[in-house]
Amino acid sequence: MVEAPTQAQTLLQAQGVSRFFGGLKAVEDVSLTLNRGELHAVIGTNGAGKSTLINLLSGELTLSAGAVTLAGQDVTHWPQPRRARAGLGRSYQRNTVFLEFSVRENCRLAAQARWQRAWDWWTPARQCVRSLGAADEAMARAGLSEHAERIAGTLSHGQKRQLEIAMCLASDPQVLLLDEPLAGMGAEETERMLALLGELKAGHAILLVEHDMDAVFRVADRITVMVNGRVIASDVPEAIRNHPQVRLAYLGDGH
Ligand SMILES: Nc1ncnc2c1ncn2[C@@H]1O[C@H](COP(=O)(O)OP(=O)(O)OP(=O)(O)O)[C@@H](O)[C@H]1O
Repeated sequence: MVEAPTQAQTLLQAQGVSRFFGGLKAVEDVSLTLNRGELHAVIGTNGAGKSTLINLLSGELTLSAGAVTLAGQDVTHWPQPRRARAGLGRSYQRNTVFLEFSVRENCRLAAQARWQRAWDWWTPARQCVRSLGAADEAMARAGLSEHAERIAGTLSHGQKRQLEIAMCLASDPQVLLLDEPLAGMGAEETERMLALLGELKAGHAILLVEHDMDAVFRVADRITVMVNGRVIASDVPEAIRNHPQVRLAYLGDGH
């Protein structure tokens, strides 16, 4: 399923992306486009291939077939760090925060991955002004400035997920691949995260993998539905809500 080109600025494009684990087709022939200013959600039942798809786009897994372009450049064979430096940021399902470090230190470490020069290993990290600036800006964007000096382990679950987004932002990405950022959140934390995603959308292309359907239908501009590794539908939320195959395979009656 190849999408028609749009006027919007396309930042990431997957074409016929597949990943096989032995005989298991975890992701098969998936094509999707991420445009700046849009939030594109990917939904599907457990094991549908959503996390594998994110790993293929981020470069953590190699493709069995297909191609990925980032801002028009073919990055299919680029490893994850190179894609990250080119503007592709991601968050993980599992918590990747260093719990014994402060919020600012976590963000600075994330920023360093992009801003500190690899050969400049003798420069103390504290002196890396650019990393510190990027860390402070990321904390501000994620609404965490007032918690900058707090030890990450003392944050609430929702704040830790916010910190993960801040760490992602610290590397100054154009594209954000977010794997279940709402998992385990209460109602208030969910609202805060949805507001943050709404703000981030303006300057980024966002891919959101999420099980919270109410949240997805509220924030997504486009929804792609996966079943058994394949895309069965990709459209605007209203069309997905009324799509017979999606209702049958995933949403169930009465949604
Ligand atoms: N490294 C791997 N080796 C073998 N099989 C894998 C590997 N990673 C994922 N799979 C399989 O690929 C399929 C898709 O898994 P994936 O984690 O991408 O699904 P998902 O849609 O993200 O599920 P969930 O919503 O539960 O996170 C599953 O059957 C899974 O068991």
